[in-house]
Amino acid sequence: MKITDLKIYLLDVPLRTPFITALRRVDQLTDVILELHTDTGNVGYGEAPPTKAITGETLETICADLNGPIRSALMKREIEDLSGCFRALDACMEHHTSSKACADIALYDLYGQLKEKSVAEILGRKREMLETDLTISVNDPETMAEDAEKGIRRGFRTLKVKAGIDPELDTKRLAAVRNAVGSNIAIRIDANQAWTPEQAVSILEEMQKKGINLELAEQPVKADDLDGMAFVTARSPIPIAADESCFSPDQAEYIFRNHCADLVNIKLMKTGGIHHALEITDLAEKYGASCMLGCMLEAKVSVNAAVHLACSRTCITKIDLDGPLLCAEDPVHGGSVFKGPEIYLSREPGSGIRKIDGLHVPEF
Ligand SMILES: C[C@H](N)C(=O)N[C@@H](CCC(=O)O)C(=O)O
Ligand SMILES: [Mg+2]
Repeated sequence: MKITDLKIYLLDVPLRTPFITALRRVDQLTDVILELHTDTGNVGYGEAPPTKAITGETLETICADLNGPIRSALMKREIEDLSGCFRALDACMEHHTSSKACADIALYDLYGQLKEKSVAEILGRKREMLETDLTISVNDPETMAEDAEKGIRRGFRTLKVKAGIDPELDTKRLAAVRNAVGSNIAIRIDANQAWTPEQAVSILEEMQKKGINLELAEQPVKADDLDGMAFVTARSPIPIAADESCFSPDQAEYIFRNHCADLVNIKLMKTGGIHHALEITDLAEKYGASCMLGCMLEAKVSVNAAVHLACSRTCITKIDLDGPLLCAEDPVHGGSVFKGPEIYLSREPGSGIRKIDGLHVPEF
């Protein structure tokens, strides 16, 4: 099975509510979709969201990467030689992790089709069902409490609550959410880099004193402030997860070795795909750490790839794969099935994605 063409499209999906974090606001999801075509007629699907605030990438850069260096690296390559494909992909440019993830996901899809096994089976499937959290955007405390109640009515038992815009309001926000959902719901907080290290410790202590009872706090301080992360981790009353601070296996190893965080949030869009995400899970196993598997604001193609990975590694104990659940529609046919907080893994060969409605060709 040989790669004969790369076709690049955009996918627009309306959101249930605007997605608001300390880093950005998004009113509609628009992602890049890659179709990898082969001489056997098989097609592999990939997806990449433009998360400029985190990876530096835009729709334009992702399309240019796929049309330029990634096309040159992958054209005419044999899918049987999957590691050769990854070497070519890694060597074709520095950084640009979402573009590379998009290609990596499509390559795994094709490799599974070639071997007539699901991606999870190829990776060593350990389970077939996951339970994800649901993200609550930053807003005023009343709106966040209402959104949290709606999430609980949809069956979610874990909420990931965004914080960090006007940090002085954060304790009120989290108290309102806790009050609305009661004590049986797990609450994670994600400040998306908004706090200083001292502020993070004092906010988290205050929240715990008020009985908000958080499960963990994600990325309290700036991504490149690993000393600050270590400062917070050493003093925080709850576990700290590194998200924007952890893209590569090298960064993960530094974080584990120096205890800059208690766990890392792996996202395919930061690692450059499944093949590097696996290196981080190997390191987590070496250091006896656990991982969260997260996503950006993504539709079901790339989140489905993350589901295959999460079902294959037991060190992944926390699931934040709610991208498709934040969307008002699902234009992606096949792949994992999302039912409330439960995600059921596809057993079809490859990733299981069959068709995507509403794709359009980029005009740039
Ligand atoms: C969507 C997911 N639950 C999430 O919150 N992901 C990111 C933010 C991604 C984005 O801005 O697209 C996170 O910080 O964990
Ligand atoms: Mg995060």
